[in-house]
Amino acid sequence: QTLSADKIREITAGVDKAAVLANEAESRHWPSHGLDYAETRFSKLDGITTENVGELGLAWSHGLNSRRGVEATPIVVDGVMFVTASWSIVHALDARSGEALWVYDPKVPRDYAYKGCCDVVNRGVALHRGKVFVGTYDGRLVAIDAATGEPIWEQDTVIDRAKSYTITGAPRIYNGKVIIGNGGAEFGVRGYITAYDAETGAQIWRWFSVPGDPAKPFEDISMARAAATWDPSAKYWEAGGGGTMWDSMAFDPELNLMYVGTGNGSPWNRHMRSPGGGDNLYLASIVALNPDTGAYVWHYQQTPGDSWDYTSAQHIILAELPIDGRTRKVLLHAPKNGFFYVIDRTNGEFLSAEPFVEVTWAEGYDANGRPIEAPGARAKDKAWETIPSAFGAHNWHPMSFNPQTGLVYIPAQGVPLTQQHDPDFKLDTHLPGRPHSNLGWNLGHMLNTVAPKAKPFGHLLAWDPVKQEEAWRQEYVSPWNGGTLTTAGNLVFQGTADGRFIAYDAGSGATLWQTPVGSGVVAAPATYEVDGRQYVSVAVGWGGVYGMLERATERVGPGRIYTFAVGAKAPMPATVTNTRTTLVAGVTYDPEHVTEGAGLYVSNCLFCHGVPGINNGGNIPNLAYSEAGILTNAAAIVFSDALKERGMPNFADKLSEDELTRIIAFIQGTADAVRP
Ligand SMILES: O=C(O)c1cc(C(=O)O)c2c(n1)C(=O)C(=O)c1cc(C(=O)O)[nH]c1-2
Ligand SMILES: [Ca+2]
Repeated sequence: QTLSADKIREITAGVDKAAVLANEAESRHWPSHGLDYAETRFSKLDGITTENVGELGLAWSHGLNSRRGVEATPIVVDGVMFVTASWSIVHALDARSGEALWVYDPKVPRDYAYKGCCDVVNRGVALHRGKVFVGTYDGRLVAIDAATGEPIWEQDTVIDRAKSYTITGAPRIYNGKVIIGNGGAEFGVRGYITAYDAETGAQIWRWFSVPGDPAKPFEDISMARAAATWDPSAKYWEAGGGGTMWDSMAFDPELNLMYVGTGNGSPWNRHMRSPGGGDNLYLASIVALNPDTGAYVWHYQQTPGDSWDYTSAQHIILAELPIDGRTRKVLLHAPKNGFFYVIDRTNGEFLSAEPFVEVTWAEGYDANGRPIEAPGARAKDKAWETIPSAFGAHNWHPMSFNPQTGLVYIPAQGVPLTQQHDPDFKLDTHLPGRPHSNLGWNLGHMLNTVAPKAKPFGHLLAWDPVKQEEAWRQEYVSPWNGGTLTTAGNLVFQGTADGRFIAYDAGSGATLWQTPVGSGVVAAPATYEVDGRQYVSVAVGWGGVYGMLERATERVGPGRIYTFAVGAKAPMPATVTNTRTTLVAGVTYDPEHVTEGAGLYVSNCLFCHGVPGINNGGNIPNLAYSEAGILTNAAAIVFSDALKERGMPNFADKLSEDELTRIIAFIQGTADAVRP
């Protein structure tokens, strides 16, 4: 039966702080992004177990009309589901049948894609007292009527429209406030996080993560302290500084503290940003804030003076763990830099950090919680192969913590990247579209300045946070696998880059069930109960920053949400196969243009189209697999609005015809070089 607007209104009106807390007893619903305020993604439902998981079948699937990355965790309450797809579009569905209730499209201008680093993705909505909240890729926060999909209020979160601010993260609701940060630290921005009144949309507080122009008054005492850790000689505030809080938050209602992970430096290269060194607070840190006032309470910096895009914006989990003979309230974190951290969340005290993948930038942490950096890792005079790379040992893909096994399930990976100091980089020429954008590094992933020591890999890692060691792992053919879910049925669920959805035994790691799902998976699953039956849903759609560049499956279906239940028998939808598999040939070019074309390609094309000729492309065409005619007539696309609706900007004011000729030489030249 279709859910009426009145029924949806009645169901969603009851979702508030008390309801989210009450849900912790049984996890019948999935009312907030990480399931609970602690963001454990551990469901107490045990209708699906290691015994019956083999009988899982498709209950329903629903197309999301989305050709780019789908990163959202669905929110589900009493059979009403809200999930987002690319371009921040919200879908309301009946979780019993998959039937569409409404669709809300915030109409993000499609050429805004060029202002973001990492695909036009969205990680989901928040729900509170009859309203659904979504952050849009172009930086707005919108409150929508949960019953009808009509917008109620909208706020522009962007402080400076000349800069490249985006939103990809899911808002969180703490104490009746909608809290959202922004992305953009690859393009020169200053990070901040803002709280709005859920009812009215009025702004309540804003906390900046890095200092602004020291000639102006500091916003608060935390900024005065931070400024002392930056060298002002390069005028970091003009480049922005970075520290964007683009994804993770968690909330401890007893301590009344919220936690947020801050991002990388902007530009990446500290030699450029703060030439005299310094920790550059509060980059790459966990920060505790008062959720009612935004006041800074404590911080722990994981990567002092970040120079590697080692954002700490990855998923935060709160747990109680026995440490040295007593139970402590801890915060668990596995950020990009490859170390697994256990921190006392009452005061920020460092408890431990151990590498969970191969790490080259640091040898470990001292007793005070400071990393012991590897000599040469800052690549001043010599290129450095950094592992993990900017793709992260673990990126935004949520992990989960099962208190029954005591294990954290991490979508882990190793993707090397060579960074080389770029002496020609100038802060005042760091605008998007300039060579090397706002990074300040030559990136050898692209230019192959140093041969990689390691091949990219991905695995599901079951990590014991008390012993700080691996319990088990499952290897994958590719990095960039989906987020995880764990349940009281002793299960772990994960989608993979090669297009499967898998259930494992949470204790042993044995594979118990799997199904193909038509596309690579990056999002995390959710589970919930409707009419006494447990369902597991996962939104599928290959994408995100690595997903734009490379793919591990020939299946390229559009975004879709799948819902599984024991004994369900709906037929799986048809899949789509990638047909772009032939390297381009026959485009004439001047070989002298190839090297220059490479630099232009990196700063203008790489972030979306990937490395020509590698792995035949992700969810955006790899241009080395084009028809020759596309390259010879490229000007008709590049200097027009022809593909604007798909996110390809008009480059008329960004590139000259001569520059385009060089880019095409690079694409055809690379295709010729990699052809077997
Ligand atoms: O520095 C930033 O502001 C920022 C923002 C985002 C984002 O908003 O998606 C990503 C990153 N950085 C980033 O470094 C990164 O690896 C990344 C991956 C993804 C993704 O959705 O796949 N987003 C982002
Ligand atoms: Ca970043």
